[in-house]
Amino acid sequence: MDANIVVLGTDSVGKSALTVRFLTRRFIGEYGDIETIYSHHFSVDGRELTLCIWDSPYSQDLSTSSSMCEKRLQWADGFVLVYSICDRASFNMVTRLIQTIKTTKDYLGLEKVPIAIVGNKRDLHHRRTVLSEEGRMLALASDCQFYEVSAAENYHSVLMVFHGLVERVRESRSVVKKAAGIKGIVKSMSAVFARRRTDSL
Ligand SMILES: Nc1nc2c(ncn2[C@@H]2O[C@H](COP(=O)(O)OP(=O)(O)OP(=O)(O)O)[C@@H](O)[C@H]2O)c(=O)[nH]1
Repeated sequence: MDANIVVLGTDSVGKSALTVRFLTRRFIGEYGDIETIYSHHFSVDGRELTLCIWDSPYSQDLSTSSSMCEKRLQWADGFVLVYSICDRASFNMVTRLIQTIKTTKDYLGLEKVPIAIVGNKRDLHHRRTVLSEEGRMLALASDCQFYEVSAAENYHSVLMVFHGLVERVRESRSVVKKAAGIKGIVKSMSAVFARRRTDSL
């Protein structure tokens, strides 16, 4: 299975730290401002996967320009929306990004896209300004997954984010396939009945 994942959030919330931690298991501390699409092969439960992860530095346009969002939506099978638990504005931006993604998706007539909301920098809990409950409530209200992680201190929590999202992508693909299958059956049955009706005339 192949899946494309877009990582978004305001500046310095740890988008690159999360991505690099998942890809290399390492936290290197400082990351450049380069827009990158990484490709990563791995296996989960005996299944081979290729993930392409689009990590882009924060841009003001993201929450306002629909063309920025359209480009990513057309490419993405899933989103990781990151905020820092120490930065209220970054959490507010995640709320706005969910709205922009949903509106743009409806406008383009695309299927529902899985989203993981990630509160990063859990190791800095003494500087916390966003409660876990707020993240959890936002996820519940917007039908997203929710995680609190520390890219700096915990590889496993980061792994769970990407594995969880891949699982949701897989599920949403099988729902689309099933719906297409049912549509196909209904179509062929209608064709048979229509033929019978014309035969009997
Ligand atoms: N304490 C702590 N610091 C972190 C964590 N994750 C990232 N950082 C630090 O936060 C800073 C920003 O991390 P980046 O990964 O560059 O953030 P970004 O969201 O990619 O930032 P932009 O590229 O500017 O959009 C760096 O100094 C990281 O070392 C974390 O879990 N805990």
